[in-house]
Amino acid sequence: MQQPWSLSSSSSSGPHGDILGPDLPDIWTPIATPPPLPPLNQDSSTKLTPTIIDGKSIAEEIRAGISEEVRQMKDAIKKVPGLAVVLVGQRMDSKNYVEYKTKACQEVGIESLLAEFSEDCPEEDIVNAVTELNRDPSVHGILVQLPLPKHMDEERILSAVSVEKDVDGFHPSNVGNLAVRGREPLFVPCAAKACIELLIRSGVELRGSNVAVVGRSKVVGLPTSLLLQRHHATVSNVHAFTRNPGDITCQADIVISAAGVPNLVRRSWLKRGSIVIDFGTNRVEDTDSELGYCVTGDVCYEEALQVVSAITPVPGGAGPVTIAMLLSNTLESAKRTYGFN
Ligand SMILES: Nc1nc(=O)c2c([nH]1)NC[C@@H]1CN(c3ccc(C(=O)N[C@@H](CCC(=O)O)C(=O)O)cc3)C=[N+]21
Repeated sequence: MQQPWSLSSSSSSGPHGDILGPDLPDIWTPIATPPPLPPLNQDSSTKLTPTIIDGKSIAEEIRAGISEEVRQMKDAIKKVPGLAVVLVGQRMDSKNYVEYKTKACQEVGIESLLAEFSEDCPEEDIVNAVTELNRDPSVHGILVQLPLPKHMDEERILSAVSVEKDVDGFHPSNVGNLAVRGREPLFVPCAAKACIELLIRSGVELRGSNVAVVGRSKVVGLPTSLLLQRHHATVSNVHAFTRNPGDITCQADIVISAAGVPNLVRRSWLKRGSIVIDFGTNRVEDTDSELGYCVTGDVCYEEALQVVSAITPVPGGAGPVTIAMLLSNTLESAKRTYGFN
């Protein structure tokens, strides 16, 4: 007889039956032009002057440190760190991000290598290329630019990257070790590291603070939630299925947004005096701009400025620091390989 608690084995899901829950995509409902808000009734004596967290110059500082370490390594052992980027398909945004990454490598003296594949190439070719890069001693970091074309098995390709070269920190073993206190992942995802770096450099106390993370992606939301917990923050993670996410975010001391939806985070979602880190990099049509688009975050920036105590702008906030962390992971990997300290 079927026990009420026994797992159904008839479902199409794997060996765990339904226990892992269905894999549903996070689809947020975007608001193109947010309706205007009534003016805030705060008198000028209580008016906040928010700090604009300058990610661009923080990233420059971090790169300067990395540059120096790369030079020392080169002088001492005649080796430099190497990063391989795997790019599949022709997405313009991906091509741009990869370009930022290779340019940043060049700036600090990290060797970079680009492996490009067409959208319709066999998945096998990518797995084989990754396997070769795993064996290449001049490569210390391998990054598979996401998203991959829909028809490809992302998990298979990401799992092919050697744990020792997984500078994105997306390998199951690195994600798993990040999730459990006391375990040490070889690499922590760049965005999560960038988030902590931005907050600590801004003098924010994480221990015991209430943080709301908007989004649960592998690249930003999930690893950032995990890393914040390791810093003893109380983390609430809201996502596309959360009812009234604003009711949760408006209680947070710190809001981290990584939903990929312009204007998602409104003034009403934010507590007065809160701190906002915006990982959104959304391209929105802008006929006034030469490119025909402009880049905006997930947060209604002008609205947020009326209530927050500190915020990262987009561009020039979390993005450049995330890229600096990729360089840092690549350097750490090379140092580990050569036992160089
Ligand atoms: N395997 C993998 N690893 C990643 O780290 C990864 C990825 N796939 N896929 C896509 C996302 C996105 N991402 C960005 C990093 C920096 C900026 C950045 O520096 N943006 C600039 C300018 C933005 C612009 O003008 O386009 C800024 O915010 O100032 C943007 C986006 C990394 N990602």
